[in-house]
Amino acid sequence: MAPSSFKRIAYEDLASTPLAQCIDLANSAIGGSIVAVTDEFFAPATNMINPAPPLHCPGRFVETGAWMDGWETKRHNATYDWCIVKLGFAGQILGFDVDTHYFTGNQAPAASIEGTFCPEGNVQDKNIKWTEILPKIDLPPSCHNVCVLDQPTEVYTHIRVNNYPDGGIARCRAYGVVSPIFPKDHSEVIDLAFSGNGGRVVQVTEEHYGPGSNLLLPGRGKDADDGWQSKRSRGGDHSDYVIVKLGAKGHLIKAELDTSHFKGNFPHQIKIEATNSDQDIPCAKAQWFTIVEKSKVGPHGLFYFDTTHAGKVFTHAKLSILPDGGLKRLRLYGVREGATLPLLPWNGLASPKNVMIAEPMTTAAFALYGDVIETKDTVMITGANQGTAEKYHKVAQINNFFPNNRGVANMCIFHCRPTTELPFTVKILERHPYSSQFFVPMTHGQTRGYLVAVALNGADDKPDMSTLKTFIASSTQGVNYHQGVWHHPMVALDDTTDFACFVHESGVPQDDCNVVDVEPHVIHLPGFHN
Ligand SMILES: NC(=O)N[C@@H](O)C(=O)O
Repeated sequence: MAPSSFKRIAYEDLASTPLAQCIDLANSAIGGSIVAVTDEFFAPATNMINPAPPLHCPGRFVETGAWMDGWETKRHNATYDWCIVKLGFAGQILGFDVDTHYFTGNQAPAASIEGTFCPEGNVQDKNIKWTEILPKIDLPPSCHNVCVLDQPTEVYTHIRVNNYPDGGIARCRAYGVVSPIFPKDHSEVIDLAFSGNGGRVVQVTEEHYGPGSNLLLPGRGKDADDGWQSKRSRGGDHSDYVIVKLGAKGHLIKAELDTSHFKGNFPHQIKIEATNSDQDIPCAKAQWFTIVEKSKVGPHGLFYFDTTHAGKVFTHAKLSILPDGGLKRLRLYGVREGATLPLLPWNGLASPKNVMIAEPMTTAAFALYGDVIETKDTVMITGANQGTAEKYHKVAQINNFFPNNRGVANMCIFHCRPTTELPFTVKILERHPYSSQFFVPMTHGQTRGYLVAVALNGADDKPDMSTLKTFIASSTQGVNYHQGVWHHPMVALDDTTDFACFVHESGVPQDDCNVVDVEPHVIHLPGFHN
């Protein structure tokens, strides 16, 4: 296939091109990843697919040289560098932005981009056929370089970014449309709005703090930065909305609104309408049906609504927020046109009350359950070691309530392998009836943290699951469970982790530790999974 012909445009004009209705298929927020790279001496190739815009930190240096927010290879390459990116979803590409921001004098002077379709197997195999999509273009320093292809490409799963002959590229955006791989079972309920199923935001009234397209991303994101958030509207009967073109025409049966990390700025109300239009953006005369009446949502949680008009077939949905605010995700569950509707109301999702989003661990949030072992929030600090240290006093309350001195101190180490189950499901909890127990990670900050799940004891002497709290403890925090507090056994994240542990034990199993089954709760860990 001949290389695509294209035109270069100013970044400011992108909004008026088809790229505005595309998603960045290479973006790590939708699962894009770096498969292979010839060199990343100064800065890693993963920076190129970071959803956030590049940062400029003049004067910041690392041991290889100036800190750069992009992919930067070492000098004097006699040929050229390349980097293979696995797209988050397979799709057709309509254009690129090869962004060299803040690379001035060390930007890659030129780049080209190829594509291939390799849904399985080794994309580096020598027999893989690569097709040039973007011929070599010159790259001026520190700027966007937006190229709109004259026609969409065929479906690709990977792109190869060629960097001539070496240097830095801040970001590489591959604007395209997803080619969804739908379940073989036509009647399977899927999220028809999901970006991976081809859902796209085609219109939004206001996105001051975060783009509407974030609503359709995988997972629950890491913080309020990866949701859709409009600015404060200040009076009147204002509302903001996004229009989503569904990945396939179909019947909608349930809506899920996720307000995670929006705790004081979630919308007062939401409303959802739907229509059937053959336009990319429904025209002004489109007939909209209200499928979720004006409804309240709340802070930092998941909210589910059975939709009306399930018998109708729709192509677009319109989510309104009144008067304004922020939302993390919108899921619109349904079946594709022609499929058999499931029994309604459909309850195929984990019960919303049993889906939680783990919070960062703080002394205040954890106070009912135990202590956070760290230097901050400590009550008393004194000088120590002839002025060379500070002593943080009583950071944890150590309990030993064994009668007749039966409890013996056990200072031990738990060598924990990381969980492979994310999101994580809490199915059991344990407690130590007569002793506190603390854990302190011995990871020198090499891991990002671990999961802590706790609950208070109920009147039936079992965990009171209404008090279940889940936290992500950082690798510089220890945790101390007070005597009798129900907690999940240690759940290491990222890597194998050694935890120093201190507990009192008598050698009598039922006095040392009680383990009980609990109603399963699905815990989402922002930043640890999509
Ligand atoms: N990152 C960095 O320091 N790069 C420069 O040294 C260079 O252009 O090689």
